[in-house]
Amino acid sequence: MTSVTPAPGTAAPAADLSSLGLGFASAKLLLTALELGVFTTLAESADGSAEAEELRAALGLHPRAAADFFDALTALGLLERRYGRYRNSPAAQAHLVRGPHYQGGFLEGANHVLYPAWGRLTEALRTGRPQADGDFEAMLADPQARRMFLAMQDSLSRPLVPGLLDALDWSRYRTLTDVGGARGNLAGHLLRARPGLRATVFDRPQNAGPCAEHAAALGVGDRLSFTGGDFFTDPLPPADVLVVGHVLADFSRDERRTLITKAHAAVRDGGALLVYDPMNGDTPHLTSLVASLHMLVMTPAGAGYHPGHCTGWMEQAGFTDVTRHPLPLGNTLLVAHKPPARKGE
Ligand SMILES: C[S@@+](CC[C@H](N)C(=O)[O-])C[C@H]1O[C@@H](n2cnc3c(N)ncnc32)[C@H](O)[C@@H]1O
Repeated sequence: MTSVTPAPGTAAPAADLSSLGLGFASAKLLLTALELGVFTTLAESADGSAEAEELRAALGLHPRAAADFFDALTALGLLERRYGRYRNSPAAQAHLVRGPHYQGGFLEGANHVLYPAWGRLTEALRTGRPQADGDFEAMLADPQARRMFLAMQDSLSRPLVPGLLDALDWSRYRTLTDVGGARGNLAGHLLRARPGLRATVFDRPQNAGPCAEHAAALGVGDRLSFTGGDFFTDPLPPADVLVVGHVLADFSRDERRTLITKAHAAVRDGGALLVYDPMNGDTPHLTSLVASLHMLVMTPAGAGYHPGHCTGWMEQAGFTDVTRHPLPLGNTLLVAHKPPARKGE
């Protein structure tokens, strides 16, 4: 059995326990600042700075605690205050101002969806039931909520692209299907790096429009198509390479095995299946375990899984030569190969 006891000397000293327990306050300060657009408002103000009263008025805040809020953001290193004027810290200016380099998409979604659900973690642990407000279908039907969801997925998949490019000899392949590929962010970035490749994104039909728009914005609209459907009931579009990323952890063990078996049918002989998720290996890894608990509070049966178990499901489906590759943000990539057809088959 895997030990989850921290190594000697790594447990939090008693004095740090209060900070650990109140960590939600720091998180909520950042999430609320993003929701209110604090960093974008400051970036757009004259010379990139504002007095407390100007900033308060621009954000439409009540006077009672606005200055405390701005000073708390300063104490967190997100703002700087000089001569009574606030400006973004270099990190906030680089990553938290809305625009091409914005990294707040996932956090805005987390504020909206994960934060309330984590507030009911005790209930989730007692009952095993998800705690999200609303369900996935309702979210897909609401254009604003869907946009937020897609932006969250983009910010989680974009950092993984270099790892996927390195893990496979892409020059051997011409076609790709990204199963549950959302609006095609990962597929689009792979196509940009591999001009000889064409891709199909398979996802719920509601994501067709956003995918076409995103593919055009990435400059790959002529090589990226979209097929709408349900990956449990519809056949998957065949391709040399199938990607199933940030999907299997949303579902039960049996559903994961079903999808891997369906992927095997769709991968062409000699092709490959790429699966990535924040998997839980033998060493407890907080990022992966938190992602697994996101699945607890958000989905009926999802959870993190061990890369060794997934390797077994792939081999049972008929894949061989499964290799394991660490990816950023606590993710693991498994690359599995479908043997070439033997002569006469
Ligand atoms: C967590 S997102 C992962 C998106 C993308 N693969 C990535 O790595 O960013 C899961 C995706 O699976 C899609 N999905 C969920 N259930 C589905 C189903 N039954 N059939 C097709 N797509 C589905 C969702 O719409 C969503 O885009």
